[in-house]
Amino acid sequence: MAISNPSSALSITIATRESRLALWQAEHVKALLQDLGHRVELLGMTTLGDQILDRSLSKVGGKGLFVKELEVALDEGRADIAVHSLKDVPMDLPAGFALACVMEREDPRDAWVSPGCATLAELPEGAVVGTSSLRRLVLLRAALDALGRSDVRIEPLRGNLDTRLRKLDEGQYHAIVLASAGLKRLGLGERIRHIFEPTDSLPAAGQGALGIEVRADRSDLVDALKPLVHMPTWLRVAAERTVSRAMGGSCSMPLAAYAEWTGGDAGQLVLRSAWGDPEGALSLVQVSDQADVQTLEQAEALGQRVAQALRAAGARPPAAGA
Ligand SMILES: NCc1[nH]cc(CCC(=O)O)c1CC(=O)O
Repeated sequence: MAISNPSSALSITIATRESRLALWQAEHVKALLQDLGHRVELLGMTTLGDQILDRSLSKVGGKGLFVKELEVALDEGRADIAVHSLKDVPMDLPAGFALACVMEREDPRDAWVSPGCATLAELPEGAVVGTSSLRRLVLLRAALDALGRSDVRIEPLRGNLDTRLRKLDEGQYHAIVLASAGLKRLGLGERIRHIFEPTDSLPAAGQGALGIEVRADRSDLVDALKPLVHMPTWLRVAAERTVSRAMGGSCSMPLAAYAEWTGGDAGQLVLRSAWGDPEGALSLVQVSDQADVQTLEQAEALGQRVAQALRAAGARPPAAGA
């Protein structure tokens, strides 16, 4: 797949976090760009998000925690591109930065990992389930309520993938719920006992997709990254991320947004979204809509409509400053 015109080969430095998952993702992009004839190296960095992983992230400060330091490296010219889990990337990038590429999505679904229980229904009386997101918390709570399992406790679970699995293995939880994509990328897919269908645990906006960020003035990089773009994924995540932005867009919000094509990678785009009250006082709000989508603008329009429907059904963005 080497490029036909060697003079357009670039030297590209990838800024990346140093968690095992982030490094896997950066190495993956590096290999693809090398196949295209570019020279590629990695610049590993620690972000604020990595430093506070063991505290409650949702209390500390929302999206962007994992991307800021990488953007500084791009801005200062120490790196050329940053590879991100799109789920962690704010919809509105700071001025001067652009999303140059969205790659083909890995499995977007949530995974159930448990040494002892194959499903929710097998949890023993008073069991503890760990999860790191308010979205998973409200969806799990709804699923447990439907099973009449008010005895099961859902507890916060922090840390990178290895830390979370260790806490499970130490017996702090009977089961944990986390993204399939991360487990599969790290070769930990055999730990998955059950994969939730989107109808049971609707994924977060962008889950399972990788995005590549550049400085907005680097059209050379936008061109170089074109072969890595997967437009069917980009349209899906654009619709999802629009819902998230329209609802106030922080990871401290219990919001799911997930889009799927009705016919494989084309046709109508069906966008489903769910919002739950973390205090459990209001019942789960679930809406969906669909449209013929061919452009990012059409995807965003669908996202706007779904966000309006969510609000009309009682979902509300987090209070300012909360
Ligand atoms: N919030 C952290 C995060 N960001 C991306 C992934 C998984 C990989 C992906 O969604 O692409 C995870 C771990 C998780 O939610 O369990």
